[in-house]
Amino acid sequence: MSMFGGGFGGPGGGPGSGPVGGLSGTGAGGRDRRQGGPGAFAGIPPELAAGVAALEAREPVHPAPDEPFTQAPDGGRLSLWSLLSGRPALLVAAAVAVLVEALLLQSGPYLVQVGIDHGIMARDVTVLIVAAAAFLASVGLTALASAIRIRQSGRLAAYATRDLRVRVFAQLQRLSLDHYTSEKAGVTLTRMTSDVEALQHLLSEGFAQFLIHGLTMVVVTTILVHYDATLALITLALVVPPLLLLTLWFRGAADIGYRRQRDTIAALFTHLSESLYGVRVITAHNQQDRSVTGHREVVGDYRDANDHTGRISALYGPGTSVIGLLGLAALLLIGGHMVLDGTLTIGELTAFVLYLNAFFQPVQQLVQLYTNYQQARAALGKLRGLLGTVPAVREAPGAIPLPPADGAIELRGVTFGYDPDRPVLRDVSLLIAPGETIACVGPTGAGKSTLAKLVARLYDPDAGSVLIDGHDLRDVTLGSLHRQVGVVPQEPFLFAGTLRDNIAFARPSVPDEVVWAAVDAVGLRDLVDRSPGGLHTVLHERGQSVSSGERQLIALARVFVAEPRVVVLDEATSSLDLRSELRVEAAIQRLLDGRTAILVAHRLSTARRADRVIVVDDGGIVESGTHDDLLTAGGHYAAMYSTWESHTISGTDVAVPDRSRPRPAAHPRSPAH
Ligand SMILES: Nc1ncnc2c1ncn2[C@@H]1O[C@H](COP(=O)(O)OP(=O)(O)OP(=O)(O)O)[C@@H](O)[C@H]1O
Repeated sequence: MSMFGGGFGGPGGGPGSGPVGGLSGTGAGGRDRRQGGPGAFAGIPPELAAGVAALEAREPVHPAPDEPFTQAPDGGRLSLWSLLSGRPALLVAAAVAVLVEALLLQSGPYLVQVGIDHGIMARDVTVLIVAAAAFLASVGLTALASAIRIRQSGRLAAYATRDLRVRVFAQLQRLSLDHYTSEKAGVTLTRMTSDVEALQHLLSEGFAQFLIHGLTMVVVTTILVHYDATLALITLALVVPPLLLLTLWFRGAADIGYRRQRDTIAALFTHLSESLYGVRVITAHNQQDRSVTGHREVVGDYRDANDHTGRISALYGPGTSVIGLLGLAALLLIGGHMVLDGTLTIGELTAFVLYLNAFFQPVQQLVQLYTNYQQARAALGKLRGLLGTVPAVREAPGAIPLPPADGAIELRGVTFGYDPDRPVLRDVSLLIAPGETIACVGPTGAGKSTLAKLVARLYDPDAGSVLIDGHDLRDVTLGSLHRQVGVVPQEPFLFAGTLRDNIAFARPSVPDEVVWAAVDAVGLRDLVDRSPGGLHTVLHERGQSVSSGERQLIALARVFVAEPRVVVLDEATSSLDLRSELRVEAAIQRLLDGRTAILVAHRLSTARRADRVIVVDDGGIVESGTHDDLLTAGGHYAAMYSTWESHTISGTDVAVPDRSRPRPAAHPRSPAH
């Protein structure tokens, strides 16, 4: 099992230098995109460099957020109102524009009525011209109010969702590893994409439209009653009940439909992200066909969900139109009689028809908006859940910074299981002296990486405690701990960015000399000299443009720059050629020099060089001693070593044997220290 799989490795960072989502963007750490300097041009032909520089100079700079990243849980509220009220000036401007737009929209039918009754029927050209001019002016003013409303509500939504995205991203940085093993990446992506977009849609358009249409219905009803109460009541009585029934049906059906859409899009994202991440394995095992079939299935489910909402919308939209048209027919019949009776003017009937039309459009729109509101509300609930998730590993309220550590590590009666009912480690105690290198060996799945993870405080023990220099890790701030405990994961993760960015990840502002010293210490100078942009050569995403051995060396160089007191290193299991292997081993030796280290050793050649070896098995430390002592003792380690040696001599260097191999008779649990 990979110790710190994915992007959670690296030596960690102090406050403000928390891992960012990538090195090429501005990220939560508030990096300035222009910091890239000449590195940004690596690989770009010189004749294009000037153009790129000009483009970069025009790029907007996004400064660090007002509130820097902290480990403190997100205590802020999240509601539609909290999102809207963040920018009161924009809110007021949008609200005024909505009001003006809604009122102006209703002036049209009235002006038509005036034009017909007092202009055309009375043969008064002046009134006709004034009515037409007023109509034109109202159209212009409505367009202006609408433009202001769209602009202001759009800005309001953009700011609110920008703040929300940063807030959610900061929370994702805060959550501990258990969250990422239990929650699928696709689901987390959905939070940041369709959920935030549903909110953005509601804030930018939904609320304004809701107000406009709501106001329109109130104003139109009032006007209709004012024109002729009997006619208004008869028409509305004919139209409103069927409309209400149809609307209630649609609301129920749409709720189900949109829920299906949300679930299927999350499944789609999950499949997509996993397939992209595992594309090499899929290709290597010739499973593209299966992968495409799998994707066709999730896309098919999404299509079915869309189809469902499309079908109900196709019934609802025309259904309301038919009801509206029947209402108009009734109005023409009754209103026509009234015109013939002389109780209603022709202009009033026309205005009535136009107002009734204006009454219908909002109903349809309001139902669509209602579904948008439902989606946004559901999104809000999910985002609230995410923001409210308390990280399993969190900073205690009174946590103190870990003083510069000597590096004495102690595990005191530690019990831990990913599932507390199935402990991986049981009552483990271990003392590691400052500067000592401990190699952790044992069968696959024994709990070696788990033990190392506990020392790096990626998880907290269920019972017992882990201490550095006598400080319980739970009592010190996470930033100060991660600054002093460097982690090299089994599969090093490199970000899209320059070599320098990756090496100086934990301390981006160190001078180049420090980076060069790290490069030399791990023997990477060859690679840097060969690369077109030197230290500023841009690496592909996840370091795909460098070899596996080089990735390991870069990860080691990263820890050199971080200068931790304690190093937790999960040796890579992937085989390297002998030369690369020797380079990595030499780099590890240099890195561990003078530091306390816990080494999850998959090769016994590494274990051999450690000050002490511990054998982890059956949930505990079953042997502990120097390489020579353990060989002499003739227990587990001696058996493993002889198997390893015979394979090495026969030419196949193997990692530690797994549980399926015969093991020596049970060895009494030796005291771990
Ligand atoms: N995130 C996790 N969630 C649930 N179980 C886990 C998780 N990580 C590891 N385990 C389980 O815990 C046990 C110990 O895993 P661990 O990674 O510590 O083993 P290991 O000794 O380092 O193995 P290897 O040599 O293969 O890396 C294994 O049974 C493993 O399946």
